[in-house]
Amino acid sequence: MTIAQIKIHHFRNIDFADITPSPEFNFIIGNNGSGKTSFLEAIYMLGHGRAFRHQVSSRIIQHHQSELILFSKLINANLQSHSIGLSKTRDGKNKIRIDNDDGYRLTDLAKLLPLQLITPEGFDLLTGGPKYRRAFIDWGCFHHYPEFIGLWNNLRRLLKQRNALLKQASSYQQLLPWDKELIPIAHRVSEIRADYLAQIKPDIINTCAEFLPEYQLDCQFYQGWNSEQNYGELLAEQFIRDHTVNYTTIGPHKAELRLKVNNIPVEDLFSRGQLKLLLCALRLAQGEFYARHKQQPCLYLIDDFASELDSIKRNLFAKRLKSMHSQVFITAVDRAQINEMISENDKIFYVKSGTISL
Ligand SMILES: Nc1ncnc2c1ncn2[C@@H]1O[C@H](COP(=O)(O)OP(=O)(O)OP(=O)(O)O)[C@@H](O)[C@H]1O
Repeated sequence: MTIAQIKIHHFRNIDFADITPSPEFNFIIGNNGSGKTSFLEAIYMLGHGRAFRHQVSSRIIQHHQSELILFSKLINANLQSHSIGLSKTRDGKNKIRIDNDDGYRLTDLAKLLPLQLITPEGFDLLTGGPKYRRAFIDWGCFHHYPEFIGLWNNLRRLLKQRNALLKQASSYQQLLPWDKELIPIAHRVSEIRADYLAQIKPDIINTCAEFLPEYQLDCQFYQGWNSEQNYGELLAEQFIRDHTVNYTTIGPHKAELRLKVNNIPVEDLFSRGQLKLLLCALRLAQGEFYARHKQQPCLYLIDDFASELDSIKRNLFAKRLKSMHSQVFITAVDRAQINEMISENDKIFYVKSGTISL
């Protein structure tokens, strides 16, 4: 899927923009605070219903405006087009339109606009808590296994109810009706995650070997409880502890993807530049896997690309993105940082005080 047109109204310092991007690389150049990241955030928001740096919608809506509006025309690999629109008001209400119809949900947008994001905040994938790596796995599960989102929503609902019940329960028996529903869903969610990771693992290992040839990455999936033990029996065994903390301490919501080299977690071993390379390699592997299975690439949003990467690695990354035929949006403060990556069909946009022009 590529963005053929995007219109942005009242998004941070962008009052209005109407952009026709290149289906290949788009470079967004401007000084600090000019609005480059805001432009990427607007695209991200169209695919996720939220910005990647800001959770509070009132902070994304332009000062003195009551709502932000985003609109985009998308074209897929079969040249079918879709129009998508999203508006957000200060009280956090989203309105989604797809092909001029209301009543869609954020997951419908996410399916239409698969995005990979590489930003300075994206280091959380490697240095933050397990939830960031679960989000990485679940991105793939969401796009490749249609049943996953329904299972995940049920799992979340059940865990919420179970945790609320844990506070009052005096014996494990009271939790049994919930666990009867929870256990098969937990197993299926874990099976899907394990299957996705088993399939994508060769891509991850090979891409990492190309970006960091001196290291051999090991990536292990932990499903959230000991796989040699019965989940139902473990839930029963954990009752006293879970009751004390009012929280279900084992399950798919505790899953983790452990990334190590020579048994050392990558965040303890790698330099910042190496972490960025690994981040790029993981996102690239995931995007390439998606493109291969869906016969169309996903979009890449890359903020502050030049920082921490040397020009050899920048070019390697750009070459892989180009061979995937992805539409890419890259920000930079200086044209010199991206000069060597520019090809014939690429576009360069300049951003000045929220105004975006060619
Ligand atoms: N709600 C808002 N309304 C208007 N302007 C805003 C709002 N929120 C933030 N801004 C301003 O938007 C500007 C653009 O920020 P943005 O993060 O997009 O800049 P940038 O070009 O990516 O900068 P850098 O290169 O420093 O990362 C900032 O100057 C900020 O003060």
